[in-house]
Amino acid sequence: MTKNSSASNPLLASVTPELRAWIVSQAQAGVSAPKVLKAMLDVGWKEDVALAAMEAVLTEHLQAGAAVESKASTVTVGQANDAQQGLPPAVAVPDLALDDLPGWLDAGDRQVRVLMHMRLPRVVVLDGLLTPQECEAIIALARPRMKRSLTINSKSAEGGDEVNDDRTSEGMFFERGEHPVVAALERRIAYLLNWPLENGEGLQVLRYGPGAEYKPHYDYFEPGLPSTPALLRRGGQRVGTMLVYLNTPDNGGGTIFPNANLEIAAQQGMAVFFSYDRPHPVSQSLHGGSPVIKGEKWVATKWLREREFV
Ligand SMILES: O=C(O)CCC(=O)C(=O)O
Ligand SMILES: [Fe+2]
Repeated sequence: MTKNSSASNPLLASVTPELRAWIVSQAQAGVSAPKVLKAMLDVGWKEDVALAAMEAVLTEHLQAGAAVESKASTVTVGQANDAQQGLPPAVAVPDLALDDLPGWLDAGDRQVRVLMHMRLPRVVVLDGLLTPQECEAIIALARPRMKRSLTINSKSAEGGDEVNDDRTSEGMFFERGEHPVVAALERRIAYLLNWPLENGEGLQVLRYGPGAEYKPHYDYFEPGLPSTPALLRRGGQRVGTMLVYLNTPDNGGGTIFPNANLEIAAQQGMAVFFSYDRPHPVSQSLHGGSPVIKGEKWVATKWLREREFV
């Protein structure tokens, strides 16, 4: 953004005080400029006018001295606001092609159904990502390899894993492309999200028995923890997660997003995608696996990195 719009910018006259306040509050909450723009387009603004209005409002806000002093010429308005609030910068994230609200999405070799999507947190629920037979095949491959799930020991610079009471499931990891059914799932995820297959970690499979749960957590690596630099060297931050339910528990075992008061019921073949453009709670991506009450729950997790996962 440049400094050439000023408080006398005629465009500002077309922006209601409510919209002005909303644009400023979005920037202050760390919402990225493309997301603010998208929200304006959704309510009927034309792109060029919306962009110019956003720039005029934010430039005026900065020039009024409310946010930062004269740094606006060297950093963008969004970055200035982020830095002021101690927010890490927003990065590109995988996403689905939902702009024209399709009922179905092409996953390359099959169609999946879009059941639900929300913007903040970014959560999309899909049906039919795997067939029941593929789910059963993945469970059968994983079952003999299940071990008590570990979480990252955040105090260790090596990022070693440890047993944690917040995570009472059992789990295992496949290598990327280890088996045709795993490779097919990985291709579908990469296709749907338009995100390189190589940026995916190996598929994790979890099993929860009755009472087992995964308490609410963030999937990104928390900046500043001793374990984080070593984890980031393997492909940058995690920026998105695709959870695929491999069976249907009798009771309980849904995936919860406490900030959105949202619980998604686990159903075989269904998937939940969520993304987080900053490793920060403003992503609202806090989530967990709620306790299984009856039956068991099998779920596969694909974590997506910024770059190739090595
Ligand atoms: O089991 C679930 O529903 C959530 C799993 C999860 O959050 C994870 O694997 O990171
Ligand atoms: Fe998670």
